[in-house]
Amino acid sequence: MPTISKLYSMEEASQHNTKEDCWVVIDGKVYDLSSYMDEHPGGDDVIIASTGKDATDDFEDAGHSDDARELMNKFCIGELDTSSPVSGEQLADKFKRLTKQYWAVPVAVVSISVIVGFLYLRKK
Ligand code: HEM
Repeated sequence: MPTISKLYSMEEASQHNTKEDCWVVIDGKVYDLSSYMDEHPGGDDVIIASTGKDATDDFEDAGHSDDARELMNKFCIGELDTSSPVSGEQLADKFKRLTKQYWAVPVAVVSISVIVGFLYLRKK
C-alpha cells in the first residue's frame, strides 16, 4: 500500500531556519533536524546554512556515509510539494545542479564537432 506523506512547500520549510527549529530539504524530502543539531558531526552551522533551499548538493558534497543516509530517515517528516510556485533562486539552484550533473553532454558534442570538422577539412 502506498504511504501518504505530508507535503511542505519550500516557503514553509525555509521558515524553520534556526538551531532549535531546523528543517532541510534533500532530494525532494523534508527533514526536521532540530533534535540532531548538537549531535551532527559536521556541526550545526553547516546545516543552518543549508536551510531555505534545496540542500541536496550541500549534503552530497560533504560525502556522507551510508550510516548517515540510514540515520537521516529518522528525521524525515515529509516531502517537498513540487506543485508550489518555484522562486527564481530555486530555479537557478536546480539549473546549477543539472548542469553540474550533465556537463559531459555539451563537452562531448563540442569535441565530436571539432573532430568531424577537422576530418572534413583534411579530406578537402
Ligand atoms: C539530513 C540529515 C543529516 C544527517 C543524518 C547527517 C549526518 C552526518 C554524519 C553521521 C556525519 C559523520 C560522517 C558520516 O558518517 O558521513 C556527517 C558529517 C558531515 N555532515 Fe552531515 N548530516 C546531515 C545533513 C547535513 C547537511 C545538510 C550538511 C550541509 C552541508 C552536512 C554537512 C556535513 C559535513 C560538512 C560533515 C563532515 C564533518 C567532518 O568530517 O568534519 N550534513 N553528517
